[in-house]
Amino acid sequence: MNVKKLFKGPFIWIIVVVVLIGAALATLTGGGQSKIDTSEALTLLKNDQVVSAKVFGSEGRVDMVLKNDYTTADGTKAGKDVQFYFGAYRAPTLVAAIDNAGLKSFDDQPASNNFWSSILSLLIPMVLIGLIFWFLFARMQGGGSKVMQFGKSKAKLITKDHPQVTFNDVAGADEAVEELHEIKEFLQDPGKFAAVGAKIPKGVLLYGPPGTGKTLLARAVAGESGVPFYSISGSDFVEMFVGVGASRVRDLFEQAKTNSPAIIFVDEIDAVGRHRGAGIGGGNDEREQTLNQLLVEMDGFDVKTNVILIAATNRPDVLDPALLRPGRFDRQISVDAPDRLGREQILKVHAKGKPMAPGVDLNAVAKKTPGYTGADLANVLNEAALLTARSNAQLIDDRALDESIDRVMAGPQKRTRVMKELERKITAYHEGGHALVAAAMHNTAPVTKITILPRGRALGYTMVVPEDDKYSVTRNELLDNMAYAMGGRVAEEIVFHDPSTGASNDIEKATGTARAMVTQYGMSERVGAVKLGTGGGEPFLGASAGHDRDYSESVAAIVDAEVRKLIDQAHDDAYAVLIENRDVLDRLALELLERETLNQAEIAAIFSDLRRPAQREVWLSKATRPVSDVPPVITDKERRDALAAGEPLPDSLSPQEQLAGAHLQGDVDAPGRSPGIDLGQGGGEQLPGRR
Ligand SMILES: Nc1ncnc2c1ncn2[C@@H]1O[C@H](COP(=O)(O)OP(=O)(O)OP(=O)(O)O)[C@@H](O)[C@H]1O
Ligand SMILES: [Zn+2]
Repeated sequence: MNVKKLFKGPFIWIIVVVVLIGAALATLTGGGQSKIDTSEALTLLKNDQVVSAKVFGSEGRVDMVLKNDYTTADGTKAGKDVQFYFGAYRAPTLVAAIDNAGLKSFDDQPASNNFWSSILSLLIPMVLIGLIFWFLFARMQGGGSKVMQFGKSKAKLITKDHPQVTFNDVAGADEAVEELHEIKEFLQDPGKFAAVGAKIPKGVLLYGPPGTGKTLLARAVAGESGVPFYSISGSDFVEMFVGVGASRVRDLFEQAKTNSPAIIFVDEIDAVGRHRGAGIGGGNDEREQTLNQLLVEMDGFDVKTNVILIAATNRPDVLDPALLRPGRFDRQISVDAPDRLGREQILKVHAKGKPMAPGVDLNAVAKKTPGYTGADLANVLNEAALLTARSNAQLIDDRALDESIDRVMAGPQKRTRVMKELERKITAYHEGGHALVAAAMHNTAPVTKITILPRGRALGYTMVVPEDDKYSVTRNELLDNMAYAMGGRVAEEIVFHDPSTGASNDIEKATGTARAMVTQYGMSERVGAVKLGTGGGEPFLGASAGHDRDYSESVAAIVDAEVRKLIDQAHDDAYAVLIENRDVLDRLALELLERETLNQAEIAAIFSDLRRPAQREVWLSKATRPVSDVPPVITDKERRDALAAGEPLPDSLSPQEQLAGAHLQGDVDAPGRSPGIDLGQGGGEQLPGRR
């Protein structure tokens, strides 16, 4: 049990109760014994173990102990220096009598003689704490849900309600809404799906920055399908009492199942769902138990359960992979900050019931608020309404809106997210450069999405998605992808003559690819098909990490030169495309600045008159030849001429022979793979989602 936990939840109440009871007991037992300096006025009534005394005629029981081993006999008057200690019981009349007599009393504790009563005063609170723990645990094991009525109220932990919000209340998140439609249909009529044996996702993970409407979306699913909505926050699970997290999960699912169809919503799932063993100090048993219980419950779902678990997080990266496995949160929906159109729609939703001055243009507000989330925008309108009311005006006008935009922007966490105008422009050209090169090259996957909205640490991104899963990549594909990677940087050079640091990641990737082409894939002319260096199995990313050189300085120099040549080529390829299509690039950047996100169809429209470079020439592998001994390639014509002249064939291979030779030497037992390319796992992953 950690200290933090002690001060949260019901524990604090236990402490309060114990202290109160302790205090009450202390008063009763007369815990603060006074010792009394007696005089002749006091008469002892019993010998040795004195149990009662008489002071000026007032009699009362006193647990008296005599100092200095002074023994008295029955009825003997005590000497002046005798001190008496009141023990467990203090007779009021006696005390009053002592006071009246003007006898002195001291507040210090008796040295040793009150041993038993001091033990007792320690023991009582401890026994009480023990009792309370026992009581709580007993209740917990039984009916879990009742436990939390103690201290933190149950209502705060698990809430159940029937949300009235619908998808109409969620704006600018069309993709997410679309994905959730299926869940809604299932919850509305589970029987229909069960009848055809359809497998419905058990868990849906909504991930994205705070305030983008994840909770709202989950509630809307419940509202749309008219099912109860159970919600709890992951951090509540974790803050709870030891051993409660797991039983809480059990209880939550129990409740939902008895009221199914239902939705369980777990906000901040990362609090429980963090990678196991990744906690500070080597893991948190309590959290892990809770997570395990969650997994157990999810695995226990069957076709008839009719409960959908929706979870939200803004840290999908820290989640335990076990949570994301098929059959758990296998549906993952990204909920991003809205683009300009989305912001306008959100503003419209929240402008309902707020009278706007004529001429107020929400589109203009949307334009001024790049990077604002739904929550920010709701806040902007609310602030504007507050300002308006405060100034006794009836209609919300532009001035109020502008002021509230500034206020919300100044909110602590938001300032950094709102991009400056120049930065936006650079990002638009950078992403535009990527997209344009990708579209122009012949061996790149189609561009499906471009955005200049910040996402994670990226200022924007361009997404290309290959049509099929790819297990191998050809040399031309690698070259084109390198050109695509360089496209962002080159666009910055062309347009601003002053490249930014934003391309560092692209350069790193392109360099990694080039190095891998030279040292692993056998794709450079001067080096040939030799694996150079240890480690560096990382496909595409090259041998940068853990790469130990096992070749000579002179070969290293060749490798560096070859890598540089490939990078230069990628740069030049991108440059040629962008210069050739400068007008398209400008148009694309303008559209991006205006709309922030472009989808596949919009991109295709802009690229309709793209001028594309010629196909790459056939590259001839000198695969099997040693580095120093690469014979000149002879052309078919030279070959034919030699044959016709009856000369012996030159010591070289024809292009066809070379290709055939390379093929035979290729990775024969890995069908579908290109010869000589060892891609390792995850080979296709670099293509989509590159920034
Ligand atoms: N897309 C949206 N459309 C309309 N309103 C929105 C939208 N996104 C957010 N809001 C407003 O912002 C409020 C907060 O959003 P919500 O709590 O759903 O965000 P969240 O993503 O769950 O955030 P967190 O990660 O902080 O929990 C909502 O109640 C709603 O008023
Ligand atoms: Zn880039």
